[in-house]
Amino acid sequence: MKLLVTAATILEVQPFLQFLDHESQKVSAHQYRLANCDIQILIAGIGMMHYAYHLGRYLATHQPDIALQAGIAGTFRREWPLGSLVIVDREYLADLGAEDQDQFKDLFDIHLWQPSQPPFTGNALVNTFSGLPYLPDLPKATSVSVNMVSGNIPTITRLESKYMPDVESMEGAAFHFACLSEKIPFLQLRCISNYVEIRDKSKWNIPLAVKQLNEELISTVKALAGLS
Ligand SMILES: O=C(O)c1cccc(C(=O)CC[C@H]2O[C@@H](n3cnc4c(=O)[nH]cnc43)[C@H](O)[C@@H]2O)c1
Repeated sequence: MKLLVTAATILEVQPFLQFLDHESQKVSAHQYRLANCDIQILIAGIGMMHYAYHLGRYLATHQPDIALQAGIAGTFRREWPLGSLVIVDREYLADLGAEDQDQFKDLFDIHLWQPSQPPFTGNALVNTFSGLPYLPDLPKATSVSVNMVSGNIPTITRLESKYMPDVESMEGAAFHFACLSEKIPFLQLRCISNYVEIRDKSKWNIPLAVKQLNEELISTVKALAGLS
């Protein structure tokens, strides 16, 4: 099985790379062999532009059987502790559109995109998880992808009322769009590093989120490789 593991930054998957260095055969700088799995690592960069370019360039010459995106995220859900894990099943592009006085209109609202034009389901990029031989037992989450991390009350309120999101990232929609377009079974795994709130970086817990994310990533990849 050919498995693509992709992340925005190397920081987010460093413990997973250390696991591969110890437990698998290193084939080349970004390629490993673990049991029945060829694992390719793609660090695609922060934000949708970098992610779409690097992932699109990769998929032009490779056909993975499964693609996995691992990353940290902010959450709108105050009841979720930092370090919680989710699988994103629904992605919205939440800051691509037009301002109209104090209103934000996305590309569906202004009729530049049509609902359910491929690969969208309605206005969302939805993962049905079909074709995946293994699905971790984790809560499913709705996500918004943004170019600017949300950090003021009007923006947060607008996102909550328009999309009812659980989490926010800067790359998820690019990943869903590419995998749906190429018909590659995929999984977006996110761990909560912060609440979506008025910006205060001292409240983020990136080390905890990276630790939890990588423990789950290792067990998911082991399950896909037939090791558990
Ligand atoms: O220092 C900063 O201002 C800063 C702002 C955003 C992200 C970072 C990172 O170091 C993490 C990069 C990565 O994390 C995802 N992420 C995490 N929390 C959020 C969020 O609340 N809203 C959007 N994205 C978030 C994102 O996918 C980035 O790739 C530092």
